[in-house]
Amino acid sequence: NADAAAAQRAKNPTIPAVIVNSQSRISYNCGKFLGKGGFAFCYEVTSSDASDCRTLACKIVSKKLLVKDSQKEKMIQEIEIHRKLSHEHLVKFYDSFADQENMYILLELCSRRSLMELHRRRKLVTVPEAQYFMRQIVSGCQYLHSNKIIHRDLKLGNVFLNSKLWVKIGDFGLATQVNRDGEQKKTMCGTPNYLAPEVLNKQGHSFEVDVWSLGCILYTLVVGRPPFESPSLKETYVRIKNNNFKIPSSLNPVVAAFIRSMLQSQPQLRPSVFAMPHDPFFSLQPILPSLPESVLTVTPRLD
Ligand SMILES: COc1cc(C(=O)NC2CCN(C)CC2)ccc1Nc1cc2c(cn1)c(C)nn2-c1cc(Cl)cc(CCC(N)=O)c1
Repeated sequence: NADAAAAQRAKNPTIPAVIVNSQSRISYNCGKFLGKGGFAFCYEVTSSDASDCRTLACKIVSKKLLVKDSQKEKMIQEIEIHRKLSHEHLVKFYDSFADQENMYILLELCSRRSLMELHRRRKLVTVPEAQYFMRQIVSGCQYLHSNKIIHRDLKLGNVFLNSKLWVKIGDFGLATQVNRDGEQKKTMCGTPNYLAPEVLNKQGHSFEVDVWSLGCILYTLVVGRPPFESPSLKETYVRIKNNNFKIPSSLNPVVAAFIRSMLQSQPQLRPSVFAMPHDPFFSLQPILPSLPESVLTVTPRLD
């Protein structure tokens, strides 16, 4: 509500109640605090301009935090990559601009938050639900890889859900552009959540790191916890290097085989996002065209 938003803004004095884009001359009323991630705070904003009265998500980064050139470049890289993307399963990029204090990125609002909140609430999802989500995530990744973009930080919290529970992949803060065929990326500043072994071993990495993350996402959705979860980050890294993960024998063998194919240590052995839709996982049963919003809270009877 408004006074909670005002209270939140009071904590961050640099967040104005009205955000003005001096180039387009459109101003936005800053509303509910949605969350924060990295240097960014995210607020719900509504354009006061008659033109587009949509409610958007606005990521706000204080310029005070963008002191090092590397941080500025990262922010600019995120914007440059995201602004040229357009796909039904990617978060829409509307605009970005700056004022004295902050940088602002106007993005598509996903009112049902992300798969992270759904996972926390439900723990496990059913196979039909996993098929529904994976088909849309893979579709978004096919678009990215066709445009030579590696997301590099696919995780439940970056798979946003709109009011119709459609998947919208967001947060291109670690994304990179492959400039020539076969190019292997050597570095990545920032730590992805689902780290692939080739990144850990600094062997050079490419599109296959996204497939690894998709394997971790599917595993987490149907098993209820991440595949390499450990008490410490160090132990997690040892498990990833040793490819040490267990799939419960109770899991449908077709789903288990699909997860194993994506979590292979050797990147070139993993399926491409273009091959994935042909996996038997997607023909276990007809893919649901939509999900009831009850899936956000209770296990559905989907028969
Ligand atoms: C109505 O839409 C939303 C609502 C909420 C929400 O209810 N957050 C509550 C706010 C109050 N606190 C106490 C609990 C969480 C959270 C996210 C929403 N939508 C929403 C949030 C969005 C986006 C689209 N749509 C995009 C794109 N980027 N971000 C984004 C950006 C940052 Cl920096 C941080 C977060 C929070 C992490 C998360 N996964 O929630 C999100």
